[in-house]
Amino acid sequence: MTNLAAGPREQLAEQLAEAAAEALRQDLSQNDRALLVLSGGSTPVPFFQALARQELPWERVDVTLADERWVSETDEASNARLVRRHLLQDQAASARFVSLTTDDETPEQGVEAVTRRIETLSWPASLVVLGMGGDGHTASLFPDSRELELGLTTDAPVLATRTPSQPQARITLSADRLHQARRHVLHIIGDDKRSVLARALSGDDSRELPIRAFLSCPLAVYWAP
Ligand SMILES: O=C1O[C@H](COP(=O)(O)O)[C@@H](O)[C@H](O)[C@H]1O
Repeated sequence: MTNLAAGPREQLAEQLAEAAAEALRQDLSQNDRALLVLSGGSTPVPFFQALARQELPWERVDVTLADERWVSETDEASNARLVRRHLLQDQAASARFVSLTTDDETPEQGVEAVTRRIETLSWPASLVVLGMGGDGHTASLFPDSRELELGLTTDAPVLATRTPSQPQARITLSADRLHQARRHVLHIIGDDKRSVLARALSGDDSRELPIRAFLSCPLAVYWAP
């Protein structure tokens, strides 16, 4: 139940956690396992915490990421670290988490092993929760990525990306693999991101604002000021 004493971002996180848990329950009533694909960054922390409190058969839930920085899991920039700290706690710790990194030096070297690993998951995903940056990127599909075109068009599930505006190399699920999910959510907060979304809705070039590639998934938007 939504806690009305909480701020709008916490209420939004709670509503999204309830919707995500419901999607997983529905799919788990038909299948042995269900898969949840999550984004990192700063936005999803209260959502992860609210989701960890949901009553679910967590041991039948697979969790992976839409994208990851090519850093160790102990690095503060690691999305896996965020998921482990804020979601995989208490009962939710029995979910199976599959990360997108290896010990290889570069994502180009690790991409094959990551592909093999994520192909063991229960696709199609029940739900993909996307985030979005101020530049319209989602997952690690950035407007200035050298591999943006590939990420938007390849039928490979995962690819390495290099982006001049970003300090780390990255690995990301492709648009094709993200599209295949049964449900899609965009989780964003703040007026700046609402304006970026409004811009995205008024055009159709995904190379300019990669979030556009997901606007007709259909995409349920969870936004709070
Ligand atoms: O780099 C990333 O940024 C986006 C948005 O992050 P936020 O900090 O603005 O919430 C995120 O969706 C993506 O997974 C992450 O790697």
